[in-house]
Amino acid sequence: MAKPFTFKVLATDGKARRGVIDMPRGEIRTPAFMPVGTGGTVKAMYMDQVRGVGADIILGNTYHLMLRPGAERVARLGGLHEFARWPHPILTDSGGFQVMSLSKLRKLTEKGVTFRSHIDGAAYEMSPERSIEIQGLLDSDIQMQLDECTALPAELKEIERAMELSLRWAERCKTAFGDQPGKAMFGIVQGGDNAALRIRSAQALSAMELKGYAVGGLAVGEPQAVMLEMLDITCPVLPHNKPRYLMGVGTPDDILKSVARGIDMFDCVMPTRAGRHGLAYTRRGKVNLRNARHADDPRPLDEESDCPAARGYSRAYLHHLVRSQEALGAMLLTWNNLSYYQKLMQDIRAAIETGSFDVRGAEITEGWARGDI
Ligand SMILES: CNc1nc2cc3nc(NC)[nH]c3cc2c(=O)[nH]1
Repeated sequence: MAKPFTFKVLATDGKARRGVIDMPRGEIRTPAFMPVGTGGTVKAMYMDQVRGVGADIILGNTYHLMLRPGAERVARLGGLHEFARWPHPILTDSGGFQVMSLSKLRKLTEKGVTFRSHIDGAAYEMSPERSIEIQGLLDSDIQMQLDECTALPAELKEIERAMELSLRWAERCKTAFGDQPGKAMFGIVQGGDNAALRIRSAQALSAMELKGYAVGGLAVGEPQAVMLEMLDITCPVLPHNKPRYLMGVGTPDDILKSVARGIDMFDCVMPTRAGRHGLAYTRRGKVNLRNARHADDPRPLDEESDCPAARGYSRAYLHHLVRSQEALGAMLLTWNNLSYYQKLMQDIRAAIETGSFDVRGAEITEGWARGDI
């Protein structure tokens, strides 16, 4: 009998929670940051390095993997963990968000979404049942429901329609997922920037007694204050003893402020995407290595970091690699950035354990703002 999926809150500091998710493929220390491994790879990284910077779990994108190499092919090859050589937990999104943001000619009905691939124009249909089937073929540990994320700003009745459709799809995903002891299916709270709709969505999903809850429909262009207000409204309605995952977030500042409101899990393309564009995240803010001012700077990014990419190379060399569009530039900066994000999460977890999250959070923010970079 596979070890069941369990979540324990080990310590709290205000609304911030230090917890741990235990699954057959390993444990996830929360608050956790999930590096995004879109097409079965965390771009420009070896999976050993991803593990080395302290990641307990990575995110895989259903939309990309179903188009290429195909979910059935990944299943034939032993599943995503075997395929990508990542033996630890994987969370897969359900594909809906990327269908709406990447595919062409898409049509959304009660049944699901139909769309054409942005790669070769082939036609696909994604129903709640098919999304769960695909995530099962990938052997995903934490599977997301198919939902409809409304871009903001939006008309209230549009937000309500999408929120209610997402609830019906949550029921269908729960049925399709069935009972898989070592795995989990998370619901996704929608409701845009409307308090009443957020509460209705969170209450209805809580009644489904799922293993975890994502807060969706945010980080879609709304001001940070609106995102945080929706967390203030949504988190208290969700069960205390289940993980809460804020999708697509965010900057270090977003993460600090969201942990303070009760969020346990994050994913964001920023550290990896920024690394490929010459941007380094450090304890003292961002460093744009494209900038000519680094051309003669012999200093490393951060001599106190335990990441070789941050400690072992001059800014002059990194500037040269970025300007020359050398692959090593993207590799070293992605390594540095993921290391910074995991160190941030490690500091957050430690601060909650010692009841010093607010002080530590202020120090991190102040260091970030100091910008003596
Ligand atoms: C898979 N479903 C799903 N993914 C999302 C991914 C997001 N990524 C962002 N900002 C980068 N917001 C998001 C919202 C959702 C959302 O509401 N639903």
